[in-house]
Amino acid sequence: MCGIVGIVSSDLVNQQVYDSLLLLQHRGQDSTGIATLEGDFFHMVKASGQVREAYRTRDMRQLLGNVGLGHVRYATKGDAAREEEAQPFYVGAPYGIILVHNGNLTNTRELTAELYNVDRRHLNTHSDTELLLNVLANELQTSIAGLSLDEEQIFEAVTRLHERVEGSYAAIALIAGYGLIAFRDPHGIRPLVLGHRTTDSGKDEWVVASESLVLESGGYEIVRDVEPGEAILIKSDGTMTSRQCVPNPELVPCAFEYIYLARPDSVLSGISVYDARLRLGDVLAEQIKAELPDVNIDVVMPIPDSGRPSAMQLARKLGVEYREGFFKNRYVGRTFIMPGQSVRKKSVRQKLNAMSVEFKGKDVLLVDDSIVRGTTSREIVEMARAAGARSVIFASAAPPVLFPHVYGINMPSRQELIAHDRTPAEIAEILGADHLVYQTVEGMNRAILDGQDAVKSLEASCFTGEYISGNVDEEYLSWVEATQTS
Ligand SMILES: O=P(O)(O)OC[C@H]1O[C@H](OP(=O)(O)OP(=O)(O)O)[C@H](O)[C@@H]1O
Ligand SMILES: NC(=O)CC[C@H](N)C(=O)O
Ligand SMILES: [Mg+2]
Repeated sequence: MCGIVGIVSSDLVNQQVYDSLLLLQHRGQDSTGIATLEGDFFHMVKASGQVREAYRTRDMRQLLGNVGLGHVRYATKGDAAREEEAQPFYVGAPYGIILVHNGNLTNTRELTAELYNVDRRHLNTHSDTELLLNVLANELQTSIAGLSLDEEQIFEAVTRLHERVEGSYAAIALIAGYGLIAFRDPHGIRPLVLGHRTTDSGKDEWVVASESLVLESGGYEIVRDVEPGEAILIKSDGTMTSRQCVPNPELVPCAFEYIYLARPDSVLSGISVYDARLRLGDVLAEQIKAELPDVNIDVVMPIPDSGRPSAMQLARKLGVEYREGFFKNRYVGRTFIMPGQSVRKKSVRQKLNAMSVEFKGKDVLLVDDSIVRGTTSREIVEMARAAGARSVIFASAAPPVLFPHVYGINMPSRQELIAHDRTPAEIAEILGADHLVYQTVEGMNRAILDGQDAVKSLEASCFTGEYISGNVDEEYLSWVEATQTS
């Protein structure tokens, strides 16, 4: 996943975009970029690493204009380390467009060939975002008749983009001389929320962002989620219009947002991430009671940070004491979204430390939100034992991750997934745990979807192997495995 934000303000927008990116940092740590639109001119700054280190005062001073967008990247296509692939991406025609994207396209081979063979467009990187931008630019070019751009032409272009592009995309673009546009793929796999506020002088200001916490923090009213397949157009003067651009949109948001990616204080598609994690803990407690009826548990412990809400609720449901046995170094970021396995492994040790006083002589149940490569859980079980635990039981609030994720999370290969081709007993042995309990897929769906009917089903292909875009088959998965590094 990545984090994206776009703002149409009545005043300078640079600081607001920066502040929003800080709030989205948990969605991507590889690189970041901000672009602003000042009349007909763009300003753009991109850099490797995290938001706090990336921008200098002189960068901020140059980002003039009242319309802007920003991005934090967690690479899923191309190379995390290449600055050329940091977003936003820019094309000079038509008009000048700058775009940011959260998601992952699954027909990149076809698009690359078409853009060269048919549309005669040059691509300078392996990023799927560059493809998305060029499809948008090409379709806009086809739509425009005279010199100026109108809304009808933009809606037509987004409609044709949806016909050409497969996979997941929540995108925001600036068009020179016009303003901001935002659109979401026909399944709404990745999140995008619309917010609005009115200034004291009665002017409209708008924001679109990956997560609702950005809106709340900026004092915006949450208007609604951008609908799957919908395009939202906001002119530089604050006038907004929207249209559904696909005939049969169907909201199928990514389950992993609720399990791990999003911040707990966000609400996505009307579902509170925090509540979903509490309910995952509730349902997991039932599973533990059923699978381990005679196993003693003295204490329940979360794996910080994302395991906390589920562990808390699970402890309550089991009637067992909840203790924090791992201390987290606040200066180390999220390990799962770091590029490269050796960095991830080393960072788990730097990030978490076991406090013996909580472990000595106890039967400990450790709860995490998910087990993907097993990097965290393997280290954690070892630490718990070294700290004196009598036995270690491990529980995952997500089901076993068995298949690659091709919609915006960088787990391209089956071989790296600890659960692939292994039974829970075999996985427990690798982790060094006495017992291992997983959430079921049914339990996950029940927990996340409970109490609402706006979302009927979740994009959960990494647990089920059922991919929503028709072009993801064995041949495609093998190609991704062979070409994408994690
Ligand atoms: O099995 P793995 O491949 O290790 O992946 C899963 C782990 O990675 C994530 O933690 P991360 O450190 O990224 O972030 P967090 O602080 O939000 O828990 C997640 O919460 C699990 O702990
Ligand atoms: N996680 C994402 O949303 C990544 C966006 C895009 N696929 C990239 O690699 O830059
Ligand atoms: Mg974690």
